[in-house]
Amino acid sequence: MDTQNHLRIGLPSKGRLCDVATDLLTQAGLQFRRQSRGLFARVSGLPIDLIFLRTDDIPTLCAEGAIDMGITGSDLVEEAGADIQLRMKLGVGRCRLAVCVPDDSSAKSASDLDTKRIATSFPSITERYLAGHDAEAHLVSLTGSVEVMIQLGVADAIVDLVETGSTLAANRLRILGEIGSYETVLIQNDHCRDQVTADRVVRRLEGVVIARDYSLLEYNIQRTKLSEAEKITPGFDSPTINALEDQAWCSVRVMVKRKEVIDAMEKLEILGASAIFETMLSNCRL
Ligand SMILES: Nc1ncnc2c1ncn2[C@@H]1O[C@H](COP(=O)(O)OP(=O)(O)OP(=O)(O)O)[C@@H](O)[C@H]1O
Ligand SMILES: O=P(O)(O)OC[C@H]1O[C@H](OP(=O)(O)OP(=O)(O)O)[C@H](O)[C@@H]1O
Ligand SMILES: [Mg+2]
Repeated sequence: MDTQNHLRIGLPSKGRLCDVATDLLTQAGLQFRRQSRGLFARVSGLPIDLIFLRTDDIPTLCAEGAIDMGITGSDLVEEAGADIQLRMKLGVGRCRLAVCVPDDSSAKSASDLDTKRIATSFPSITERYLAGHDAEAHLVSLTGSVEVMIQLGVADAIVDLVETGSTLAANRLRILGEIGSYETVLIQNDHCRDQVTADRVVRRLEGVVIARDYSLLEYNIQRTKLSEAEKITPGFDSPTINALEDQAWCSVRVMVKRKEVIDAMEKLEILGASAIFETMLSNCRL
């Protein structure tokens, strides 16, 4: 089989995004077997090859054309300054990049960091951010464990990712300024080997990402209360209404954001709805 024209997708070979990416593709129906420590896998039944790479190399390798698409962090795309298209936000791996100082630091804003030392894995973003705050600092570029660098005497401040804030708290640091919000993304370059297959991958992943975010809610409601009910559950496009034997009532099927389902069920029950069911979705096409 000629595989020269196969679409190449770069996936994180290890780390927190490795399972995230593998789960998403599997749920989207891409079947593959990665051998232990293998850096390459073929997708069965589709002209796609998966290449397992370092998460932070994926933006550059995509821009260079070594891979056509990739799953990585949008923070790493920005840091690499890679000339690629953002095809999709994947709804996972949400985090912020922040400049942080010791809890007891007297610094009030980023401009107070002028002439200081800053440890970070994001030197380009940091430099741009400081320039926007009229500050110039000595940057210490590292690949991890950045939060410990102040204690080690390497830096006066750090720029690193924050999710829950527990690493900052454990190291007695506080946020001085937020630089940006990021998440896991699907990227693509402009000279893709197989655009038709790339678009197919995007559609499949959209089905999974939307399904993860929404539930299907079904309930019965009196017709006179339908417009009130529709205000509670407006739906993705609009709800599907079906007649019931009792003509005063109808049944409603509607997509509801998963995190709003409980609240919506409560409100519908108060309105007089009955037989309210939530169904989790694993995939959809809208
Ligand atoms: N605490 C976090 N919460 C959510 N997303 C994160 C967090 N830390 C990192 N990320 C996202 O995951 C991407 C990969 O993280 P990172 O480069 O730190 O790899 P890792 O999986 O933690 O492995 P390692 O740090 O051991 O190299 C980041 O670029 C960012 O988009
Ligand atoms: O706000 P939190 O929920 O504590 O998450 C933030 C931490 O997570 C990441 O570290 P990671 O676990 O990847 O370790 P690393 O420093 O070795 O990259 C990031 O670099 C922060 O250190
Ligand atoms: Mg990390």
